[in-house]
Amino acid sequence: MSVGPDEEPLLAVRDLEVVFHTEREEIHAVDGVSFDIHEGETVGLVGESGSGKSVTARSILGLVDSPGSIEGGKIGFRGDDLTDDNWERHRGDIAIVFQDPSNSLNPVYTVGNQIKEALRIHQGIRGNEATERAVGLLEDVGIPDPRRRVEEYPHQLSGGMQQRAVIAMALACDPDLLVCDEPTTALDVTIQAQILDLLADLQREEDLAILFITHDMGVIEDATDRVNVIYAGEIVERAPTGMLFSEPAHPYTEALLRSIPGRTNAADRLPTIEGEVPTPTGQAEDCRFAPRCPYAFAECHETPPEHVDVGAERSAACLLHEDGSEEAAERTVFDGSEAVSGGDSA
Ligand SMILES: Nc1ncnc2c1ncn2[C@@H]1O[C@H](COP(=O)(O)OP(=O)(O)OP(=O)(O)O)[C@@H](O)[C@H]1O
Ligand code: NI
Repeated sequence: MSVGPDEEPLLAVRDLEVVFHTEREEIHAVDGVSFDIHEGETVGLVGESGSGKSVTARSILGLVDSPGSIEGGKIGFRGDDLTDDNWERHRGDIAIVFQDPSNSLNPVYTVGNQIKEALRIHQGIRGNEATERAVGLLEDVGIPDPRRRVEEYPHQLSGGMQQRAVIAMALACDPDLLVCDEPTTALDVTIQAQILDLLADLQREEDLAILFITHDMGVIEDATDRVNVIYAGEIVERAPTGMLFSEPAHPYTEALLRSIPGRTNAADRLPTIEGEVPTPTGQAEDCRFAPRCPYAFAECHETPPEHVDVGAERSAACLLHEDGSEEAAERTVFDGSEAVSGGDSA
């Protein structure tokens, strides 16, 4: 896929493979994932529970633990391949915000001390200057009365304020890339919206690149510039956000969109897709979505689909879009003349 301007992406994940070796089986949690993030853009990674989003996120930070390991691919960041054990070198250039802020905050230290610790480690800032910076960061993330809050312990803050404090800690590293793994899922809806606004502001002001991980298509629509849709360890569609919503190319994307409450006529439709994400335990031998796909035909159960260009900066891994396929012409879910123009016929 060609991605916008020719500039080098900030992050270039290529054919990433992460395998968990459990007693019973080998789980290919991330199975050949590739995507780019350019400076200052927000890229979404969306998919149902168990699709490999968090494992992808942890891989970028070098946080995959036993029994899992990165077994293939590259993670390019500023000219280095992080998988060549370059995480230490870029520690602080990439920060992560997890779903549950209480897991990222240490209950026995004040919020201020935790931010100051990050400032000391990543920027060598100490003492009074660090205290002032910590207050400033709390202010930047919209925590009222930051001079008082900086002295408080995490339990004295609400969930939303805790997540703001975690974001302040992440910013204390002065990162280029912020990985947000379901940062608002644990928060109630109004607070969610506030955190999304905060991230959007920060991105504009700090020119941060953000990888935004969620299972919520509504959040993807609000928060991202481009989207990668992941299913059972594989990216099945990538597209600019607006296009993904107006013309989904992959049946899985279509199903995710239909699952957004309020987007379909049936008012109280269940916000789920029937069936479950399969656990990838070996090489893909078919389309992993085929068992749940309303458009699947015989070949879908026999061949793993390759990514095919379905327009500018868009691709989908679906046989419906393979050039030359009869079904493609008849049954394509992607409406428009560009749909089958760029595909490599197999
Ligand atoms: N520690 C582990 N041991 C064994 N398997 C694991 C482990 N962590 C993850 N996996 C496997 O990797 C798959 C992907 O997990 P991951 O946490 O990336 O999903 P996710 O897309 O982030 O889902 P969610 O939306 O629920 O957070 C899991 O379904 C599981 O099979
Ligand atoms: Ni997750």
